Amino acid sequence: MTLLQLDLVRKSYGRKRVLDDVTAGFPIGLTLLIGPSGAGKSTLLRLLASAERPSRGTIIWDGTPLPAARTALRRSLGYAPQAVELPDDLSARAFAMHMAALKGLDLVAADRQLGAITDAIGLHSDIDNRIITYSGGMRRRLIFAQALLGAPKLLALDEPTAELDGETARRVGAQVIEQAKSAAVIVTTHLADELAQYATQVLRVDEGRVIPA
Ligand SMILES: Nc1ncnc2c1ncn2[C@@H]1O[C@H](COP(=O)(O)OP(=O)(O)OP(=O)(O)O)[C@@H](O)[C@H]1O
Repeated sequence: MTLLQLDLVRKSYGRKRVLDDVTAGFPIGLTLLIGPSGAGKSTLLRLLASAERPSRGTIIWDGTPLPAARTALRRSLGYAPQAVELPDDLSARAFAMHMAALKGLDLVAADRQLGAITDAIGLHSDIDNRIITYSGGMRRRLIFAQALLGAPKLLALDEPTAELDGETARRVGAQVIEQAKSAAVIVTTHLADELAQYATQVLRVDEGRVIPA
C-alpha cells in the first residue's frame, strides 16, 4: 500500500525549477533516493516531510491530500534533516526528550526507546553528555535517533550514514532496515550504497526528474 503519493509535484525557487512534475509513490519499506549533488534529493525529502510546500501538484498522505492531511502526516513523521542546529548546552538525552515531548510521546516509553536506539548505534555511553562535546558523526546519529522515537509510520532520513565510519554506518543501516519493516522509510544518499539490496525501490533524482533506477 502506498502511504505517501506525489502527483505532478513541482518545486521552484525563484526561476530555478528544482523538481519538475514528479509522480512517485512511497509504500511501507525502504525507498532510496539517489542522484548527484544538487539534484534535488533534500528538496524532495523536505516536501515529503511537509517542511516545504510544492509550487504545484499534490502530495497525498494515507489517501488524503495535503494540506488537509498535514497534521496527520506530521503526527506520523520522523524527520532527520541533513543539517540542523542542535542546542549545544543540552545533553543529548535532554534534547531527544524535548523532541519526544514535542511529538506528544509518553516520555518514559520514549526514554526507554532512546536507550535501545542509542545502544544499537553506539551512542549510549555519551547520551548524558552535552551536545557541545559531540563530533559531527555523533550529531548525525543523535538526529537519526530522535527521528526514530515513537516508531513513526513515515521516516524521512537525509543521508543518515554520511560522515560515519564503516562499522557505525552499518549499525545505522541495520536500524534503517529494521524500521522499513513497518514504516515508509525514505533515505537520500549520494551513492548507491549497501542499503540498495534491502530497498523496495531505488529512485534516481536528476535534473528535476525522479525515475526508477
Ligand atoms: N531554499 C532554497 N532556495 C534556493 N535554492 C535552493 C533552496 N534549496 C535548494 N535549492 C537549490 O535546489 C537544488 C537542489 O538542492 P538539494 O539540496 O535538494 O540537492 P541534493 O540532491 O540534496 O544535494 P546534496 O546531495 O549535495 O545534498 C540546488 O541547486 C540548490 O541550490
